[in-house]
Formats: sequence, C-alpha cells, structure tokens
Amino acid sequence: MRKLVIQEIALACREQGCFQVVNHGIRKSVMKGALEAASEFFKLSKEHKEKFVSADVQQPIRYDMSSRDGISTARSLLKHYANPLEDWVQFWPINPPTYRKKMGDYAVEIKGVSMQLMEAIFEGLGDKVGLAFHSDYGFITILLQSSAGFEVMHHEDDTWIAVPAIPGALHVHIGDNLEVLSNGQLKSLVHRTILNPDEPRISIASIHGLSMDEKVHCAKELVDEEHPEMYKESSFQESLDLLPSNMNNYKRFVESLKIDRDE
Ligand SMILES: O=C(O)CCC(=O)C(=O)O
Ligand SMILES: [Fe+2]
Repeated sequence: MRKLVIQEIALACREQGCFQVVNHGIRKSVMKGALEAASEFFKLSKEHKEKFVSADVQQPIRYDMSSRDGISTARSLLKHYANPLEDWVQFWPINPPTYRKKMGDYAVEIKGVSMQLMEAIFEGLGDKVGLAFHSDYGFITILLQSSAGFEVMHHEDDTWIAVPAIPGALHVHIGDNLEVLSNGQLKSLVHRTILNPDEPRISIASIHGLSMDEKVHCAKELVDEEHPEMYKESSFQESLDLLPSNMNNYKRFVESLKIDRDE
C-alpha cells in the first residue's frame, strides 16, 4: 500500500507537478482554527495590522498590502517564520488572542506532513518507467503480477492510474483486436509499467488473439447504416510487421486501422 501511494505521488509530481492530500493526519479542528485565526487577523482595524508593516522582506513578521514583491497585485499579506515555533512565536500577533495557539498548532502539524511528503517524493524519485505506454494487439490480455507498478491511462482525461496488484487476482484488459471487433464500442487500454528500484517485479502477460494470419474485422452484427464500419481488418502478423516502424513515434496500432470518414 505504501509503495502504491509513493508511486502515485511520483507520478503526480512528474506529470502534473501537483497533487492533493487527504487522510494526512492533521485534525479538522486544527485546520479550521488556522483559517479562522488568519481570517480574524485580516478583519482587524488598520492600526492593528500596520504595526507589522516593514519594507524589509527579511523581518520575522511582515504585513503588507502593496506590491513590493512584483507579484502581489490585490492582496494583503501576513508573513512570518514558524518553525521551530518557540523561536518565532514571540513575534506573532497577540490579536486576535487565539492567533498564536491556533496558527501555532497548524504550523507544527503541517511541518510533520511536509517532512513525510518530502520523504515520499524522494523515495519516488528512483522509480522509472520500465515499459512505455502502449496498447496490446490481441483481444484480451491477462496479467499475473508479483507486485504493483502497472498503470493504465484514463479514457477521458489521459491521466495515469496506478493499478494495485491484488494477491491472487488476475488483471484483464482490452486489446486492439477487441476494439476492432466491437466496432469501437470497446476501446483498447493504453498502459505502461513503472519500475520499483527496491524490488524486482514479475508480470506474466498472456495476450490472447487469433492465429497469426487470421484477419480480425468489425463484427457484421454491429455494423449498420447508423454504425458504419470504423476499422479496416488486420491480422496479428500485420500488427507485428508494423511494430518496428512504430517504435519511435508510438501510436496504438488500432489507430492505423481507423477508416477516415471525414470527406
Ligand atoms: O508489466 C506489465 O505488467 C504489463 C506488460 C505489458 O503491458 C505487455 O507485455 O504488453
Ligand atoms: Fe501491454
């Protein structure tokens, strides 16, 4: 489970540069308290806040409303050092009276979360893509995996989803042949594999299709006026023949079978 989360974080960092965390262990009351403390501070009168105004960006506490940093266009800012708390809390506002306690609790807990996240991100840095993204040629592929690492691309938004390796379970996915046979009702799955530097991974991929030269075509029952044939027929042999030319600029084999009906 830990490994899976590490891989999801690694992936989010690589592909999106961001992610959101739930079940991080910070109590709801602490989060709510910190937001309340900040909100109450900004509601104070100008005189209360302006005590902290300084042009020196290195001050341990600084309140600002103008655009000295070149990026703040319309915001008020209260910036202060926080950890270790005992060094800095003396500089914090005493108004609102709960500020130090509420913001202090949050500062301590968020530091703990940050340390855990950094550890997870560092650990995930070692993971490399072992098998680049592709779809399989046959009707279905069945995987027997020793550990996690397998990832699938979401049909709609092209994001990667880590598939857990459930002990005793077989993973099944759809290949190009089934996309053709179903006349596009089913889509072949784009997938890839991420390596785990600490643990060798074995996966037995059984790809099930027709014999080498037998052609797969759209099922006649699924083709009519409204649903014209969407793919050219092809054989396993033909898909293998195309493999070398597909190496550098990968696209699903089934893309090359699509019948262009735009004219
Ligand atoms: O590493 C895996 O589990 C998947 C292997 C695979 O996608 C393939 O051999 O086509
Ligand atoms: Fe595959």
